[in-house]
Amino acid sequence: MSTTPDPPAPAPRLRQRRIVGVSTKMYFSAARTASFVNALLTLLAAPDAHPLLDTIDIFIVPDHVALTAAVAQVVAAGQKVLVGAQNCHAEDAGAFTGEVSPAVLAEVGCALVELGHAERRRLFGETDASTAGKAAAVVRNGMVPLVCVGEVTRGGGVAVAVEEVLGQVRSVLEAVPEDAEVVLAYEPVWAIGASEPAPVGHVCEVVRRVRESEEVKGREGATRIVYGGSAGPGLFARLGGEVDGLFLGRFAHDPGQFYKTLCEVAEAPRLRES
Ligand SMILES: O=C[C@H](O)COP(=O)(O)O
Repeated sequence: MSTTPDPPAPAPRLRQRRIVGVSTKMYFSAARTASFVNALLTLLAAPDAHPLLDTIDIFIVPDHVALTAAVAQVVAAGQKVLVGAQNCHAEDAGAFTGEVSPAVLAEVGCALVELGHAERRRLFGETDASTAGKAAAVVRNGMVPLVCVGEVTRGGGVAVAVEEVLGQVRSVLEAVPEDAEVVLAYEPVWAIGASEPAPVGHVCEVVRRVRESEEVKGREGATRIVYGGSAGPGLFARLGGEVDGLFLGRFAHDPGQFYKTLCEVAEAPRLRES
């Protein structure tokens, strides 16, 4: 009879580090962005700041003009807050008047670039293909693409939403290296700029199916999925740990509300993957 002990069961893998951020879209003046960043950094540095905030990634996405000042504020404060851009061009340099180079964004300390937001798709004609090209450029320049995906129409149900979202996800993931880190922001278009977020059950089921999809599951690179669309304080706990964080807009444009949401995400119980 063999005395060889059974190999120990693999330790349950902790879910990825949570990530929470806010976009100011085009709502803020430069002065308001500076004041917002200053207030946030003050809250994060306070002696009574939530001790678990170190366990999450925090980012802010100001407009392009305010971005370098925001980076300077973060660096001066010595805080680990990531600064992102709201868009970029797919080429690093050239005759593209009015566009923003991903190489320059990286040069000035930008850490991630938001791509394919519903407003860019609807108002500026961006497509899955153009978003994919930009994602490749962002990765090539050492930054993380924060790719917005989401179904346009409400009422189609989970299966329809997943199909639409996976098409958007697939084109981006095919354009970046297998080991590239990517953050997907699931933002149902109909829930953006609304009075309340999409129903929790819908969000959880769509995110769960996207996470379990062939496109995402087998990837070598970290692929975090956050929720955005009228998100604010009180939402994350209701999502039951199904998402890796939140991408906020209007309901976090007050630094106190953003900080409150950060604390909620940091202290929510950690689920483990089976
Ligand atoms: O960029 C953020 C999302 O589009 C959500 O914006 P919102 O919370 O103002 O709807």
